[in-house]
Amino acid sequence: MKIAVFGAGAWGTALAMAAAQRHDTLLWARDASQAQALLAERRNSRYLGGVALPPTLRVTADFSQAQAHACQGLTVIATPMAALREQLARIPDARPVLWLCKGFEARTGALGHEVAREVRPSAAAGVLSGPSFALEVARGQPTALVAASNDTALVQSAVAAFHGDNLRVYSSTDTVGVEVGGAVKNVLAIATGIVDGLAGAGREGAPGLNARAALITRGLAEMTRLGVALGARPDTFMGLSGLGDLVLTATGDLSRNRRVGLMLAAGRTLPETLSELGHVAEGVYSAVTVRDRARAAGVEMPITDAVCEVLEGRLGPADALRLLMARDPRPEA
Ligand SMILES: NC(=O)c1ccc[n+]([C@@H]2O[C@H](COP(=O)([O-])OP(=O)(O)OC[C@H]3O[C@@H](n4cnc5c(N)ncnc54)[C@H](O)[C@@H]3O)[C@@H](O)[C@H]2O)c1
Ligand SMILES: O=P(O)(O)OC[C@H](O)CO
Repeated sequence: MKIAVFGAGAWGTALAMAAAQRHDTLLWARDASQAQALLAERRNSRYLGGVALPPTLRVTADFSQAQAHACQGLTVIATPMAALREQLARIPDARPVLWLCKGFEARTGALGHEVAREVRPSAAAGVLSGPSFALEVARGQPTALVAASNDTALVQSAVAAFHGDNLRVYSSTDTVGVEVGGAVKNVLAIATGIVDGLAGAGREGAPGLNARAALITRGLAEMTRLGVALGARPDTFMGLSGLGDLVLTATGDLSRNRRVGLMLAAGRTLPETLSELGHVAEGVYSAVTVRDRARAAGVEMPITDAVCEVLEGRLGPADALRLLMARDPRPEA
């Protein structure tokens, strides 16, 4: 099978490495200098440290070459959400496309499948999501993902492309649920990072592990409410792209979104945090959109609201937590 992966950041490179074990895989990097460095060093040192690229993985900065490579195979977009629309518009209409981005488009509030429906209304489209730190996948550590689309052939291609010894790919037809899970968990990981950062401060009454467990559980309830209001199936949120990715991102220090929360709790401003991070943290750009879509759908999302208040500088991390704790009692379900 021929596979072209567009975007040579952490995740695009890691999945291209996995696919190249069994398929003719070409990784497209936007910058010629980055492609040259990948070819010369045979590793993606900026995003994946010293992990070696498999000898079979090919790399190019030539977009037409990558397009031609994918013309009878699988096209995979591995950019941040902000670049999905632009990349989709460059791909011929008849070609099925799978993307890896997790988020809502900041300008329009659209999920990936909504952007795809606008840009390429008649083409097969789908998403690959689930709990997956790129570094672990690049190192060949066991990981499970889920491919979602209403196009069965595209889901089968995604499974054939990536399912292997240490990478399991499940399938789903609930694209809305899978995308809402992947987007909202990033915002919730910022929240748990904030709480764990406040815990680290060690003051009397500072939050501990109980608070983190409460945030994850109530965060899952928020995510599910929004997803169901947007047309998802509730059981999807108990799966890899919901609970699975929420647990990973909210608790794993490899998460960039969690690290944003930790740094904000340590007193850094958002611009300082983002410049120190040096990588995309989608939750920062999706939080306001999640809030706005929830409001439009009449869904209450207090944790997301609190994260927005902190990101927009209206509340400090400790005040945001106090506000959440001060909410009126209510039934759990
Ligand atoms: N890193 C992970 O562990 C991981 C895992 C699962 C999903 N994701 C998701 O995958 C997406 C990409 O994340 P990442 O970790 O690879 O990000 P990254 O910051 O490591 O890399 C992003 C890459 O996209 C490229 N890019 C940015 N704008 C572009 C544009 N307009 N056109 C073409 N290329 C562009 C950058 O040059 C860079 O190579 C995000 O939505 C993220 O949430 C990441
Ligand atoms: O580093 P993060 O926070 O973008 O999370 C990476 C992946 O989405 C985890 O599944």
